[in-house]
Amino acid sequence: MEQPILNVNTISKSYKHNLILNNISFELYKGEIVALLGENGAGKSTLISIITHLISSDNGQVKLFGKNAFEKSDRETIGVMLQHSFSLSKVTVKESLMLARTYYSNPLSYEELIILADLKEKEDTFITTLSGGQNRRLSFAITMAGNPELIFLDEPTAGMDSHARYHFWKKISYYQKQGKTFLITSHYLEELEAIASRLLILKDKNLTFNGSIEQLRKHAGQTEISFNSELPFTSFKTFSTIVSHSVTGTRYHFLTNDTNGFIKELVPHLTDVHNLSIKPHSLETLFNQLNKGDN
Ligand SMILES: Nc1ncnc2c1ncn2[C@@H]1O[C@H](COP(=O)(O)OP(=O)(O)OP(=O)(O)O)[C@@H](O)[C@H]1O
Repeated sequence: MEQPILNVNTISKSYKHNLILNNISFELYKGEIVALLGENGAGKSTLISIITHLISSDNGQVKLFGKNAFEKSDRETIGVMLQHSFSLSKVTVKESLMLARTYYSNPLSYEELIILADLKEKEDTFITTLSGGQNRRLSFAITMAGNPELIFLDEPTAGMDSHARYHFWKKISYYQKQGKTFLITSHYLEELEAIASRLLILKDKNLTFNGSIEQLRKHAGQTEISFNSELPFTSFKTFSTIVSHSVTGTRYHFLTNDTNGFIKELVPHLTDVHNLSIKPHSLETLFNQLNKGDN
């Protein structure tokens, strides 16, 4: 059986007796893109910092590439992009990428990195004058400078416009096809829904979900059915197939695990139902539902 490239085993962490992470365990396999989700303050950045040996945990072990000890050479095989971009004054985009390359024995070429950052026209610009989104793109290129195998990205697309985000995810997909592995936190859940093969959800200090989006859908309700109707909610509330519901004006939204069963129950009312929409439950809605604890 394939060996994981990362084992996180019963990691716990407190800050000043305040427990942040409780017995977190999971594995990553080569070529996966895994999304790490959780509300603000859930402990995502703390977990990434522990895995990448930037801070220590109180309990548990992290095994990278099958080894318990974190060795100097592991700096070559992992890439870490933290939330806060760095800013050295009087250093240009080109100089920062060239500098990053010098830390590694087998770096990506400068040409690949400047294309990755999409900053060719800005290569002689001081990095302190870059916009927030441009700075994130530069940080990503610096993260990839050493041609790492396993990459941790903490809110990588924060501040990027939609065009930059689109190209960013295309690049992630390109590197995944080369066998690279990613653990990514983001608040743009819809984007991760399209690209992540697996989700990890941190809630109330614990890892409450570790599985595919399809498994999450089964866990939390599969389909979202919405329509407009002048009928009162009492006309629908007895449906046995409803998992949860909400109403905005005259538009009803229902979640169900049994789409066919719901439609059968809706048939007697169809003449009073308009603009019917049936779609898979989005990750965003599932995630909010799970975080509210009403799944
Ligand atoms: N050095 C520290 N000292 C004390 N508390 C800390 C420290 N670092 C983080 N925390 C606290 O630990 C908790 C988890 O923080 P963390 O940054 O890991 O969350 P997060 O899930 O990454 O949040 P966000 O989505 O907002 O980035 C927060 O309550 C934070 O205030």
